[in-house]
Amino acid sequence: MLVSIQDLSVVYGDATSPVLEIPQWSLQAGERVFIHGPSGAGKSTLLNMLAGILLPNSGTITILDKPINKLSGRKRDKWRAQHIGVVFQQFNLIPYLSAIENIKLAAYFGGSRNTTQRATELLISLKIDKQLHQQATARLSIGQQQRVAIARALINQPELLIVDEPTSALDEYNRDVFMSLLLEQVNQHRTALIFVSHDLALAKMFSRVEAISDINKVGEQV
Ligand SMILES: Nc1ncnc2c1ncn2[C@@H]1O[C@H](COP(=O)(O)OP(=O)(O)OP(=O)(O)O)[C@@H](O)[C@H]1O
Repeated sequence: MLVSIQDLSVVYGDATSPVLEIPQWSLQAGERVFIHGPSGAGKSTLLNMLAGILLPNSGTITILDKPINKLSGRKRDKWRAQHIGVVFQQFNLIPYLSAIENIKLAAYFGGSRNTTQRATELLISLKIDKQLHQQATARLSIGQQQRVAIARALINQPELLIVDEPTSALDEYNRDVFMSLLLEQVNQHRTALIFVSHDLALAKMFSRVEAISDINKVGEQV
C-alpha cells in the first residue's frame, strides 16, 4: 500500500470538536483518486496531513512504509521533498524567480543536482514555450503558472502527487488542457494522484471517485 491512514483525528487550535476523523483510508501505488465535497468539509485539511504540512492530534499516516507524522520536522520536510509532489490552490511559486529556477530549487531540496535539462524537458512536455523558461513566474499567465507548479511537483519523480483545486481559476478550455497534461504526466511516470476539486465534471477522468463525507466521519458514531 502506498498510503494508509489509521484512526486519524484532527482538531484545530483550542476547538472542542475535530474537523477530521478518518478511521481507515488507503491508496495503492499508481492509483488515482478524485475527492470532492462541499466547502469546509475537510478536504484541504486532509491534503495538508497527507503532505505532512500539518500534524494530526492522533492516529497514523503511513506513506511508503514511513509513519510520516512520527518523523521530526526536518526529516519530514526532506522526506516530503523526495517522495511527494504538491500543487495547491496557491501555487507558491517564488514570483521573482524563473520557471527553471523555481523547479531547480525544488530539485535541490529533494537532493537532486544538475537538473536543468530535465526541468526544461518537463516544461516543454507541459507546453511551456522555451522563451518563457527564464522569465519571472510573476509574468506568466495563471494557466502557465499552474503548469510550472506541476513541473516543480514532478521534478523529484515523487511516488505521490497531491493536487488541490487547481482548475478553479481556469476557463473550460484551459482546464481541459491542464487536466490532459497532468494525467499524461502521471500515467507516464506511474505516479499516484490524489486530486481534490469541487468540479464534478472532472470526476469522469478518474476510476476512483470519493465524497469527502465518505472518508471523513466527523459527527458520525464510529
Ligand atoms: N487553520 C485553521 N484554524 C482553524 N480552523 C480551520 C483552519 N483551517 C481550516 N479550518 C476549519 O476546518 C474545517 C475544514 O476546512 P478545510 O479547509 O479542510 O475544508 P475544505 O473542504 O478544504 O474547504 P474548501 O473547499 O472551501 O477549501 C472548516 O470548518 C474550517 O473552518
